[in-house]
Amino acid sequence: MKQSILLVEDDASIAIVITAALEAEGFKVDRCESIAGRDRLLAGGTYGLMLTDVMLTDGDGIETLGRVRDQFPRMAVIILSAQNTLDTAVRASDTGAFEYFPKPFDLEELVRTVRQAIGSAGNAEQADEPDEVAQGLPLVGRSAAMQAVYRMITRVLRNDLTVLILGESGTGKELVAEAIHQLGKRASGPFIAVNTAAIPAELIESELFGHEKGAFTGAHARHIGKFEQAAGGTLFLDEIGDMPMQAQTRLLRALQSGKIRRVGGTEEITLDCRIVAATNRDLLPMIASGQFREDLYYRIAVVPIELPPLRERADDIEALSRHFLSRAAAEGLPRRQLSQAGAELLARQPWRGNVRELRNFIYRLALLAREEVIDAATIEPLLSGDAAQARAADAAVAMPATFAAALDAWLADAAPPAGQLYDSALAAFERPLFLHALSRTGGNQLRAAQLLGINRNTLRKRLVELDIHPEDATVRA
Ligand SMILES: Nc1ncnc2c1ncn2[C@@H]1O[C@H](COP(=O)(O)OP(=O)(O)OP(=O)(O)O)[C@@H](O)[C@H]1O
Repeated sequence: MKQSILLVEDDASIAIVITAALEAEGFKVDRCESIAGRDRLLAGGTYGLMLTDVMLTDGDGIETLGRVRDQFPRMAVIILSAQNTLDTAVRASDTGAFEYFPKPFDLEELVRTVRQAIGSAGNAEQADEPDEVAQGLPLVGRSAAMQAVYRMITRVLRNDLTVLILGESGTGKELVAEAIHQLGKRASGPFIAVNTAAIPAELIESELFGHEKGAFTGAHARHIGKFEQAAGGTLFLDEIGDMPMQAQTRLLRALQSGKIRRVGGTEEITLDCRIVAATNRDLLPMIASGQFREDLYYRIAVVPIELPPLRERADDIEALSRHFLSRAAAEGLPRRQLSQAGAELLARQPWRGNVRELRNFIYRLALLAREEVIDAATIEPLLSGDAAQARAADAAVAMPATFAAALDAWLADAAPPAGQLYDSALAAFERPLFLHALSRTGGNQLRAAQLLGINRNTLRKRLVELDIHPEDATVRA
């Protein structure tokens, strides 16, 4: 007897294509366009599988799916969606749907999946009900590349498999790690992030595994390491490619045995955390040259998730830019829109620093643009390398708009060299402050010093060092 499939799809052209493909495979296909139609057909027929769109003529197909699954627990469900967000992917997986297909999809792959799903329907273990209703995370982007990432994320939410996130700096690896944590079954536990590259080699073992009092000189008290801190939650090991060899060996041993011992301790502590690791390094050549342990690689790369560089998903740049503009506004920067030409110009840039660079650039734009709708003409000059200096100065002048955000944008942009961070930041901060004081006092240094509450000679000295001329300040005012 022919297996029956219920297709709930309000887009006639998609429905025709899917129906033809499935009928060619020998399935019988019944179609409807709405939730009401679906419920009617389900009540009167026996379906081995339902393929359903999300946005239907009378509502959201996912919202009512729980009820359908309760009534027909043996029917496989595949969700098709044009809402290609992580939120939809997660909501789909929370319903226990067999698969989630973002549109546009590959028809052959869909047919293959239908065959598998029908094969497994009925004897498939019922998916657990989600502990919590998954909330959408701020992972923006609907490009095919990001959808592949979302699908991988949904596959690891109900298990504790070790995930290795790969991608250039600034592609969103930490955000993906957080998404895995927050949407997964360990969400109520802690999310502990460790940047293994930032910890001195001699401290890394103590940081990860903890130490007992007196384990080494300076170990005045027992220290609980990150593995223990992450108990019940997720341990995010960032920059794992930069981990020293000795620590790699200890990490491997811990992962293999599922147990750790604090440095200088004898007690064995059982691991109780999901491990998510990330690196922007290409680990395979590092394995070949002996810098990274091959056995550790296979331990952590159980589920690799690759985040492509932003230039390979230019489709996402507009959505990301608009997202960051509204985030900037929420953080107190002027509310700005982006013109279509502006969005197109941004989408053509290489963004070597990936999403992080785009984010910082957008914050700077929000800070500096004078017009409500930012156009290509405003963006263009800010893109050129020569303008970096001017941008930093401008950003500093505009700093009082929102200190934290402005400082962030300025730091990313001016990138002061290590060791000069404090002096550079102070100079950038003092300049607009002194200019303001001087303009308020008509260039009178004594009164400006009084207004600022600093010594007159200190002010004079700093004005010389910063090359600020009091008479310029009055012109500005
Ligand atoms: N898809 C995205 N949607 C929204 N924001 C994003 C996205 N990807 C990255 N971001 C933002 O870009 C910035 C950089 O992301 P993140 O720190 O996760 O990158 P990373 O790959 O871990 O970088 P690194 O390798 O340098 O540690 C963060 O502010 C993050 O919130």
